[in-house]
Amino acid sequence: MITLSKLAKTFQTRDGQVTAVDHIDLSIEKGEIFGVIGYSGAGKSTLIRLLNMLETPSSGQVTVAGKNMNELSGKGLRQARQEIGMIFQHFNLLWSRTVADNIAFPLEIKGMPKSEQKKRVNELIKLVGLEGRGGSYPSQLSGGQKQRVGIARALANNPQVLLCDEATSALDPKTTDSILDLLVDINKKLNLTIVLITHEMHVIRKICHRVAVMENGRIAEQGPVLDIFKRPKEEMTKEFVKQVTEPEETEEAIRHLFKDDGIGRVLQLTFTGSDAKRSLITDVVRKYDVSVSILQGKISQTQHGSYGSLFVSVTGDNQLIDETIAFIRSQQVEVEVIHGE
Ligand SMILES: Nc1ncnc2c1ncn2[C@@H]1O[C@H](COP(=O)(O)OP(=O)(O)OP(=O)(O)O)[C@@H](O)[C@H]1O
Repeated sequence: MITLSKLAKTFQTRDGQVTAVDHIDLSIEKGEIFGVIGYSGAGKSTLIRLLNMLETPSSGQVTVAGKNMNELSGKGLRQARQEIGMIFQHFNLLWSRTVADNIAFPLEIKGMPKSEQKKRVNELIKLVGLEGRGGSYPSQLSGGQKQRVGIARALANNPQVLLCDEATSALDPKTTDSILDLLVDINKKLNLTIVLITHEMHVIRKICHRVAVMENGRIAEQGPVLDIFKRPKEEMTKEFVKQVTEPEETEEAIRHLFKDDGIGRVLQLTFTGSDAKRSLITDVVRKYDVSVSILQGKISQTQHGSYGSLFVSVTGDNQLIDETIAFIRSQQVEVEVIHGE
């Protein structure tokens, strides 16, 4: 659905050139929810704005729904953009228009007759769960409701692609989850391709099928979400994964808990859903003469199954602990020693 080829964007500033997007190659499939995560300044906003030509590329190519976006201008570009809806962090609604009139705005521009507009607006209001609020003004809505208006407006022209620019960053965690659930629902109902940018791994974990980690205008790492959680390769990816598994907090808690005693080696075991059903810990203590204490465990759901993180402390003979770790690894469970030799 979307192909980027050697895509680059350089800005001229008073302080010299800034390369926001640095020769990115990327392919996004139809019906996929694709997330791009990165810290502030990584180039995410520029990248997403290049997809609908809100930014003009310095070099490289953007193809969306079979159209080479670089070659279009005027009417051709306007038509191609109808295949691409976009939602924003601060909603970008028209404050003097009602909810229904905000949603109707792109239909008006397209020249759709009033009666058809009304019908379509009612369908969209239902789709995003805003029944009964069509006559309200944006200022009378909660943040989550405002974003629902943004989503309805973005979908008015039946686009094939929805771009989400930090769409939940201004919302509280509960509202964030309800908007993310809505995006998954729409993705399934309409087979809509969704590209989102975020700095929150929670968003990636909850709704994305694949993720790209962006740093200094480049993609540092990409892959299916479950694989990235299980086996992050780059340091930056590990940092983002930690946002969800919270080992820093765990480490601190463990240090307090075992202040005076020998703590042994603390391991973080990471496994995917199917591995979780096995009796791994039982197997370990039957096989090796070591003690295992469970410190913390968590299972998280992704769009392609669950993955778990378990923190255990293992005490006993050093050689036996080494063998225990090798055994756990042989069971397709990732092991990171987070404390002890
Ligand atoms: N219009 C512009 N003119 C000059 N430099 C720009 C412009 N837009 C972005 N940049 C620069 O490009 C780099 C990437 O910015 P961008 O906004 O794409 O990153 P980001 O990952 O989206 O960060 P944030 O989440 O903070 O917006 C930054 O160094 C930024 O200063």
